[in-house]
Amino acid sequence: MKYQKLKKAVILLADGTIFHGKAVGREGSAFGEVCFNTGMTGYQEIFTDPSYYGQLMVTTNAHIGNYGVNNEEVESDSIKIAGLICKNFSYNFSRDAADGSLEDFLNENNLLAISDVDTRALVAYIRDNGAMNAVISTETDNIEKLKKELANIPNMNGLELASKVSTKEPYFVGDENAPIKIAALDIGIKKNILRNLAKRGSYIKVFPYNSTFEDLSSWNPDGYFLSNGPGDPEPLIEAQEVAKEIIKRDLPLFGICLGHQVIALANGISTYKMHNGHRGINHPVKNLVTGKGEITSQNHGFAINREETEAHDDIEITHVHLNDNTVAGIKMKSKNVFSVQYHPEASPGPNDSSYLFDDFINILKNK
Ligand SMILES: NC(=O)CC[C@H](N)C(=O)O
Repeated sequence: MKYQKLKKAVILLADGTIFHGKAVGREGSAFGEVCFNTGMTGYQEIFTDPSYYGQLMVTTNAHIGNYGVNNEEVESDSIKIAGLICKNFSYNFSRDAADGSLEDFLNENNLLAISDVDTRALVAYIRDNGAMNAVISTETDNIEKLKKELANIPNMNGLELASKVSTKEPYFVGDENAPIKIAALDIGIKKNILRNLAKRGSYIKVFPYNSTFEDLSSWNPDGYFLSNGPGDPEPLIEAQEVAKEIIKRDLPLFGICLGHQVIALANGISTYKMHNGHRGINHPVKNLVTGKGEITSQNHGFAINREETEAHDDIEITHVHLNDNTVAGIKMKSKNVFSVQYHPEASPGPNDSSYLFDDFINILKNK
């Protein structure tokens, strides 16, 4: 049986702690910041989300791979996580809509994945000790070498990663005859955001991360969008400049995740790296405008400073994360500029937050 032939693997954390597992596919080593996602489903969307670039993903759901992969359920054209750490890896899958196995998908993307890890213990450890760099490796006999290599991996704090995942050339999404045109700055955009904008009747031009405001505005869009993406928002000076120019000219702007952080920075509000981020599809947020709770999909390791946001004359906090009171959404009082830290349309249902896409489209329609 294949299972019995699996090679041993280790997870070595930057503080020297070691966990054990088995290699699912290829052998070798993979480095990154270790973080965990609590979603019970949606592994393919997680693995292909550009916001996870450079991160080793621990999935807390006990079974990964059991429903295979489907060509439509990707957030970008390739796997973006640096490596996968899971409990039970399913080599068999069962689902009518599957196009193939997760094992093949990981191998096609040359991703190092390890299974049979005590993920409960690992998650509890990271939860208590904070996000940190780690290496997963099948070189189990050479821990000292791995330690040296791990010491050279940059910290996520201060790391610019948008340039690694952004499109090189502009491209278009949606119906070119749609009534609304949106210029989107790709600092790591997920396909689902583009789908959500396009299905509400807009035509989107997606620009590379280092485009200028003039590049975007020369297309004459009705509004502007700043995407999600990986890494620290602080070094994204060009994107902050674009946001400043849009705000200065009083043009409509919507931002999600990394884009939300960039909008805050453009307004002089600082960002910080959280002890542990929020990663999962069931995170409770309170909408301070309606007073209602919403279930949201979150994936972030940085957040915007709450005191500075509260002290800002022209910014109102619209959403807060219920568990720890971090800012989850803001709006500029005098402008059509707003953003959220999470991905709207997480869990379709009564508390779905996808109305944010409608709000943005309505602003552009009534412009
Ligand atoms: N989903 C995102 O866009 C993440 C934003 C940023 N990279 C963070 O970790 O906070």
